Amino acid sequence: MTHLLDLIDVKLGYPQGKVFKTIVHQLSLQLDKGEIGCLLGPSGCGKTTVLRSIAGFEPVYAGSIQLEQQTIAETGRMVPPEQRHIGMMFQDYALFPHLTIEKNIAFGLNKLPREQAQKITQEMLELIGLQQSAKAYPHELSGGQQQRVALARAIAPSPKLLLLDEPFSNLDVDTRERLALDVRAILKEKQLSAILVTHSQIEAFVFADKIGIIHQGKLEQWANPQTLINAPNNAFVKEYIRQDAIQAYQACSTDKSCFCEE
Ligand SMILES: Nc1ncnc2c1ncn2[C@@H]1O[C@H](COP(=O)(O)OP(=O)(O)OP(=O)(O)O)[C@@H](O)[C@H]1O
Repeated sequence: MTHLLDLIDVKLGYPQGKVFKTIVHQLSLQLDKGEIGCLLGPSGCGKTTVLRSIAGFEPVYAGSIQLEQQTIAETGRMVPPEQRHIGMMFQDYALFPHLTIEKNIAFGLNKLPREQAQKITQEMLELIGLQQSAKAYPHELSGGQQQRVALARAIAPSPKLLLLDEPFSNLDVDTRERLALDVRAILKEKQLSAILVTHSQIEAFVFADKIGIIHQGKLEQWANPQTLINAPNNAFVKEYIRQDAIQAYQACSTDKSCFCEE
């Protein structure tokens, strides 16, 4: 079986003066096309560093990263971020304040013929339900609406993979829950693969098809939520998964339109 994304024994870290600080050890995981993965773990465990290495902002010091069977990172070699066809969505929206919503969405489509770019922008506006706001500026929208625009901008160029770095954490609880479900539905509709980094176990368990639990730079388990609940690899995973996340998963596993109180 070939995977969309393959991380093979990846080692990540940061040079600090004359020493090298290893942050992530021998991390391996695979994501199939259309799957949504999530990296979960205590603060400082290395989630964002993994996401940044997939995006191409951090080098790998051992192992390799493959996207559609092409090596995009290995020791001493990095395909630049702009050549990876990977979309990103951050918690701070990162929209261009001086551009209208439609221009923000069209930003990554500048290499396409104008008519095609306009058609895709229109489709994206419909997908996120903001057709009426095409000519508005980011500051005129709510946080949740701005994050929808950030999603549209990230997926407009049809990336091979979307990376989401705590995209809901700046929003209030109600908006966060609704938006997380909407984003999941949009990703599934478009058959887009994604990896989410989050602090919220509930978000992870209702959003993701596969969850990776990282602890002190080690991937303790990479599995679907049901397997994590029924067959945790070790005591850390078993104790780490909270009851409310299990309940949210069980309540939502048949009906993804439900999102339970955190
Ligand atoms: N540029 C850097 N230089 C040196 N160390 C760094 C750098 N960026 C992150 N680190 C360290 O790497 C470790 C992992 O950081 P990372 O941001 O990947 O963790 P995280 O799991 O995403 O944390 P959080 O959940 O708090 O966002 C931390 O100890 C952090 O201090």
